Amino acid sequence: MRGGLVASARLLPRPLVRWFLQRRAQQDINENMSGGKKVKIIFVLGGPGSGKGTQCSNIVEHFGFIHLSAGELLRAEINSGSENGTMIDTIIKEGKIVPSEITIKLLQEAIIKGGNDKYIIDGFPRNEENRVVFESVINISPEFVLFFDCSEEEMERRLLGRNQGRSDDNIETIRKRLKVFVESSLPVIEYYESKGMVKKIDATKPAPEVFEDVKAIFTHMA
Ligand SMILES: Nc1ncnc2c1ncn2[C@@H]1O[C@H](COP(=O)(O)OP(=O)(O)OP(=O)(O)O)[C@@H](O)[C@H]1O
Ligand SMILES: Nc1ccn([C@H]2C[C@H](O)[C@@H](COP(=O)(O)O)O2)c(=O)n1
Ligand SMILES: [Mg+2]
Repeated sequence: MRGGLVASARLLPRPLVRWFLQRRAQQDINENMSGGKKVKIIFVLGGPGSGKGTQCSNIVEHFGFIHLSAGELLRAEINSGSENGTMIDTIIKEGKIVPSEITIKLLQEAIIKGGNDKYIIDGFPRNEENRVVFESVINISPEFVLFFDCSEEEMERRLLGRNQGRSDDNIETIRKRLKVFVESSLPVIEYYESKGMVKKIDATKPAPEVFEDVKAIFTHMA
């Protein structure tokens, strides 16, 4: 059936094909409802090194969410040797943001594969383009946005000490990522703030204290 669709797609204009594929992915996600429950998404935002990944692991352990990190999906794509891998690798080393089409496709696939009704999406949306394209393609509004607020000085200190072999954890790329966060990601947080959807956490504190604040939010939500 899908082979037949691919063959007929060659005869159609590209925007129509893209629209059709997006609709089908949306349906796939909606059909992916677990036990008849609507798929719930929470965006986890904050600067590089603010502790998003650390706290997402705690949330998974205590509250049964699936953790999707946009950065990790992109790194896996590089390591898979895909045709986009070299381009993604170059963009990440420059501290820039990968085109939304690529990241959203990876998120879409992970949501469909996840088979759960609760996802925390870490490090996404990173800019206005990410936000707008996600809205139009996935068409699920986040329950809320968890924002880890941390000083630049502390984020830089943490990243320099992370020691996980990441190609972007060097002082030159870290400074570029911090700049991109202020210029491109903060406006997205402000957008959600204007809609009353942001839950801000003081992320400069030690990790166990940060998790106490996170726990309070998720306990009230359950
Ligand atoms: N509250 C905290 N206090 C001190 N160190 C922390 C805290 N939270 C996380 N760390 C450490 O800081 C480093 C960065 O944390 P983490 O990887 O969770 O950040 P991140 O926001 O996911 O960063 P990135 O956007 O680069 O992926 C890690 O080495 C982690 O162990
Ligand atoms: N929405 C996203 C998320 C991540 N990236 C790229 C650029 C980031 O610097 C890098 C690492 O992400 P992290 O692990 O720090 O969340 O991945 C992107 O382009 N778009
Ligand atoms: Mg991370």
